Amino acid sequence: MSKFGVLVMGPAGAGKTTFSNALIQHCQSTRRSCFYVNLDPAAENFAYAPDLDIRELITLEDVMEELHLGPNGGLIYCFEFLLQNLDFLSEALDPLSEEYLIIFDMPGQIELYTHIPLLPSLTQYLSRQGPLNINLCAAYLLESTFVVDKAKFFAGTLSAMSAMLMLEIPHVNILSKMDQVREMVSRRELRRFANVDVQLLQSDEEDPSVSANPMAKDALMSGGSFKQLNRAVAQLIDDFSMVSFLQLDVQDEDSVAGILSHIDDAIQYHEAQEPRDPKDEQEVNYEEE
Ligand SMILES: Nc1nc2c(ncn2[C@@H]2O[C@H](COP(=O)(O)OP(=O)(O)OP(=O)(O)O)[C@@H](O)[C@H]2O)c(=O)[nH]1
Repeated sequence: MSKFGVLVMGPAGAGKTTFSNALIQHCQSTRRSCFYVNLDPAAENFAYAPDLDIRELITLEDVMEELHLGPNGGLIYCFEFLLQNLDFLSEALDPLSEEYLIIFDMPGQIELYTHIPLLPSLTQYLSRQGPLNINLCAAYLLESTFVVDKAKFFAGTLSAMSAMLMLEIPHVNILSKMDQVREMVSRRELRRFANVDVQLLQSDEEDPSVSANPMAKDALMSGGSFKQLNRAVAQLIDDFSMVSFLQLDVQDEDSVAGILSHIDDAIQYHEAQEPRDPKDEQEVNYEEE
C-alpha cells in the first residue's frame, strides 16, 4: 500500500482551490486524514491554510521582480526551481502515513499542462514510479459554463486530453460549477457534454456562439476551413474515445464524495493493470502448472 494523492488541475479560475477545499471538508467530516499542498506560487487567499506551500520555497512575485520575467515565464522558472529542490516536497510528504489523501492544488496556466514537460517530471517523482511512491490521480477541472460555447468546450476538452496523454497517470475530468448551468441547459443536453458527444460540435451551424463570431460564421457560410477544422477536432476526440466528465457541485457533499470515490476507483483500476511483481508471476505460473 502507499499514500493517495490528487493533482487538482485545470485552467485559471476553473475552481481548483474551491474543489480542494471541498475535498478537505469532506475528509474532515469522514475522518479521513488529508494533507493540503499548494503548488501555485502566485496563490493569494486560502480558506484552509496549506500544510505545505510552494511560496515558502519561491513566489511568482519575487521571480517576476528579480528576474524581470512575465507571469508565464515566471511560473515556468518557479517549477524548474521546484524540480531542482525536490527535497522540499519529500521532507514533508515522505513521513506521512499510508492513510493520507494528499491534495495538490496546481496553478491555472494552461501551458503547464500542454506545452512543457515539467509536470510529467514532477508527477514521475511523486508517483509510484518515483521515490515518493504516491498513488496519484489527476483531477482535471473545466468550467461547466463552457457548454454554452461549444468551441470553448471542445478546446477545453482537447486540453484535458492533452494533460491525460502527457501525464500517464489515472485521470478524471470534472465539469465544475454545475450550479451555474443547471438553469441554462437541460439534464439531457448536459449528459451529451459530460459524455463528450462530438455530434455537438458538428451541429455548430445553429450555435449562437458561432453566429456571434463573424469570422467563424463567414467560414461556415463559405463551407470553409472552420467546418473542416471542427470535423477534424471531433474525429480526433472520437478516435481517442477517452474523455468524459464527472459533474461537480461543491455545495453538495454527495457530489464531492462521488467524485472522490471515482478517484479512488481510478487509482485502484490503474494499480490492478500494473505489471505484477516478478515474484508474484512465478507464484501464479507455479499454481497454473
Ligand atoms: N458558483 C460557483 N462558483 C464557484 C465554484 N467553484 C469556484 N467558484 C468561483 O470561481 C472563482 C474561481 O475559483 P477558484 O477555486 O479560485 O479557481 P482556481 O481554479 O483555483 O483559480 P486559479 O488558482 O486562479 O487558477 C471564485 O470566485 C470561486 O468563488 C462553484 O462550484 N460554483
